[in-house]
Amino acid sequence: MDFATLNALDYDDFVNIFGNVVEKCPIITAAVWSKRPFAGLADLEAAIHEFIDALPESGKEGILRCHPDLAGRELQSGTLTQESREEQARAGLDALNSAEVSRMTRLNLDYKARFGFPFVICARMNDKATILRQLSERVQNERQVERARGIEEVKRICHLRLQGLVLTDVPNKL
Ligand SMILES: NC(=O)N[C@H]1NC(=O)NC1=O
Repeated sequence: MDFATLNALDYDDFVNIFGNVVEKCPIITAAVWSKRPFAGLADLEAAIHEFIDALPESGKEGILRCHPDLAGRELQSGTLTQESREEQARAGLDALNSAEVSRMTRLNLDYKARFGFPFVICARMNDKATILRQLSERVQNERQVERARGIEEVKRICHLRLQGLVLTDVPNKL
């Protein structure tokens, strides 16, 4: 999609197409619509970052809490968003054996019990081995370090989702 088209979208279409660049947080997309026109992808991304960075710490934790667990219940029940399903599959998380699922479930639970938000990592930049390693290492961090780390990963996920929507000719949701 070229940026002239993107900048001409009304907010319904804009949110319809870009509403899940941050998982289950269409409010972010709806807010940055007011910042049009965007000069390009980096400019749109910067507007999203500015919104996220201006949130109080509770808001950042809220964004993390909108993310499904990796290899969790929603993957098993087929209720993930399309984006998340594709990302988790890309990292091989839909093909774990039962021992790996148990390990991931245990680590996810420990992480959530410690921080009160789920472990978030850009699945497309990792595989099951690096995800399991990161999960067991990051659970030892301080809460504010981990909150910031989770938000960095949200931005990575968002970057790849935006690229997928803007830089390809895949038919969009219009
Ligand atoms: N928990 C978590 O990291 N979830 C996500 N990561 C990713 O790449 N897609 C997601 O939904």
